[in-house]
Amino acid sequence: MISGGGTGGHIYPAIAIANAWKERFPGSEFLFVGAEGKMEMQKVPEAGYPITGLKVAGLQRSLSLSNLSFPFKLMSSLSKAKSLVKSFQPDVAIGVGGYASGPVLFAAQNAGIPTLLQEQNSYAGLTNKLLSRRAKKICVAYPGMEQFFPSERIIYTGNPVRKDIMELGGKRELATAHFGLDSNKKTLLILGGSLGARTINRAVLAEMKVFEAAGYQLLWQCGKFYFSEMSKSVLESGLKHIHVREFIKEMDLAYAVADVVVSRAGALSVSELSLVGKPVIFIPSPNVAEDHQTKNAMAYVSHEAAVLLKDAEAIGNLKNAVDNIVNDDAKAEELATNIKKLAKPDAATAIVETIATLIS
Ligand SMILES: CC(=O)N[C@H]1[C@@H](OP(=O)(O)OP(=O)(O)OC[C@H]2O[C@@H](n3ccc(=O)[nH]c3=O)[C@H](O)[C@@H]2O)O[C@H](CO)[C@@H](O)[C@@H]1O
Repeated sequence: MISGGGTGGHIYPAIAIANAWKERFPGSEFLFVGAEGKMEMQKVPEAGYPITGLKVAGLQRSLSLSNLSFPFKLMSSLSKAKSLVKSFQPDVAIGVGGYASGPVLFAAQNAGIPTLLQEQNSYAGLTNKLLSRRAKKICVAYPGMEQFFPSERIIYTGNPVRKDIMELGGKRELATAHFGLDSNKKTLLILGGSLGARTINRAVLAEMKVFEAAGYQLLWQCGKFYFSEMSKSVLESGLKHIHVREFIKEMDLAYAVADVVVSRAGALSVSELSLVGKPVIFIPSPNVAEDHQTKNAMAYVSHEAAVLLKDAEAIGNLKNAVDNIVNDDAKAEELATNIKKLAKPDAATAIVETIATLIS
């Protein structure tokens, strides 16, 4: 039983774990548990797994009327989680963070089922800290997580990444055709995390004309909330080499075709980019708990493995940051080599091995 979600950063590691488990133990049965109305309810079935949704909601940090319904939703999701655990009878329950993992792992722990947490970030939220008290293992992606979890149960595996992203060789031509790109142009891949990023979108809007005039083409994932506005702006501009997408399903192809990547620094994006091994400019979101995206990015920037562009400075300075890499082959090569050195390609396998020890 695998639970969690809310954003891609929780969903894709869950899918990567399930895929690696299925490869090692074919014939296993899975049940994903997500939150009704969230992204996992679509992405998990697309990946070929069954999912059930709980009515869960986060508690707003600010005073909000929606908090009044929080205790009722929590009670209802706890009770549904309990009956799902009872009927599915999992051998193990895995929590990947995000709304649903709290009630499901809590119910599994109460039922005496072994639980494992996979924490993607260098910072742990309250739910995972509470769940870690009774979790058998906590698989983490950053060193120093003893400050949040019991040290004797932590395993430093790295984040599990979908296999197709680890196999980019020979995909560039296919990717060029797939996205309708020009094979003679430098390609910038712009990523705003699974939901898109307002500042990054504004930064692209502000400079897309100069990018195109300088001979670049952009493959730009802007997020579903921004898509209609961004695609309209591109259409009205008459620019031919700015390819805006709401969401990219084929991330392996997007990574394969990129010469330089500009990205938010969500934990999974960072882990994937280090496996991809291309020059990256991180623009961390300043709107996340404990500023954890800046910490994610700095773990790389401090090793000369990526460039940092602050969110507050992104608009108006993106082209310059990209030019500094594209016009300096040695710098581009150094960034690509250094980021690859920090990759953890065996994370999914290590997590599967850990789960197997819990079951046996
Ligand atoms: C705003 C916010 O709360 N962000 C958090 C969220 O980020 P977010 O959900 O953006 O997650 P990440 O950057 O960690 O991962 C994004 C995932 O979505 C995939 N993808 C993205 C875009 C796309 O078009 N297609 C696609 O498949 C990526 O390949 C990757 O697997 O969860 C992360 C992991 O807990 C945290 O570190 C982030 O701080």
